[in-house]
Amino acid sequence: MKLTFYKFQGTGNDFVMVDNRQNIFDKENTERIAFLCDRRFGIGADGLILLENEKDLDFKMVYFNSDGNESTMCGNGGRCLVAFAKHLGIIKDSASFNAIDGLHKASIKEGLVSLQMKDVEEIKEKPNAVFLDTGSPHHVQMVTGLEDYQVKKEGARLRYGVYGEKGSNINFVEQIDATSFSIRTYERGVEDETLSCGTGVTAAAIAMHKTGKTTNSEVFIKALGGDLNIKFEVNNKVYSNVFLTGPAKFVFKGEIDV
Ligand SMILES: N[C@@H](CCC[C@H](N)C(=O)O)C(=O)O
Repeated sequence: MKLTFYKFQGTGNDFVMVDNRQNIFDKENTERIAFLCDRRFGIGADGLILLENEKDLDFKMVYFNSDGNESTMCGNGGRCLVAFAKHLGIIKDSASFNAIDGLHKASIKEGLVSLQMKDVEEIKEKPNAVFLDTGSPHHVQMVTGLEDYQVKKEGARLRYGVYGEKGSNINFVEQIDATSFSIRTYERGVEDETLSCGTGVTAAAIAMHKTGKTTNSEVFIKALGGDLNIKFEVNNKVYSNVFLTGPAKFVFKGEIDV
């Protein structure tokens, strides 16, 4: 059988997109999903996303990591899915969709997608890190010398050593100025560093605010694959109206034998 797919990327976090409104895709076939994401034998991507029908909403997002397993929320994937829905003519300039962590609202203008992320209430401050869930679990740690940091080695050590079977995504952050930070992320389920992670960037912005590294409610984050912007409100220690904004681009469309 031939599968029609679309490739999108958001600040270098890349995804295979499949229009699954007709239920054509076998979600149980973990090996096949991993094959489609494989950079040598398949299409190549950090994850695969299905666009599905959802009652009373524009669509539903189903996300799989490149290891073939369904996982928690993907911020860059959500932004790319909004661009994909626009590409397919399902939406115009705004969208409401369901993902594994609930309802998301988004807008798209001139290739920039702004995605509302879930509210964040529980933030664990550790001796040299912060742990929080922005739709996916994130460990955020300040480092110096981020450019030369051993992200894969340290990320894997923390992901398996500290967070056990379930694991966590691991973010290393360095401050640039009062409102900007650089980030590098080790992603669970990819088991490697990716060029950007939307829920990670969101977690880093909130962690930097929570720990007083910035007092701004708009934070600018530089990932290896591009720049993202996070805005939020804080009331009674709850971070709400969290918006992740950045580019999301169509790369190519193709067909593959599955
Ligand atoms: N790249 C994503 C995060 C995807 C989920 C993550 N790998 C996990 O399994 O926790 C993003 O942009 O948020």
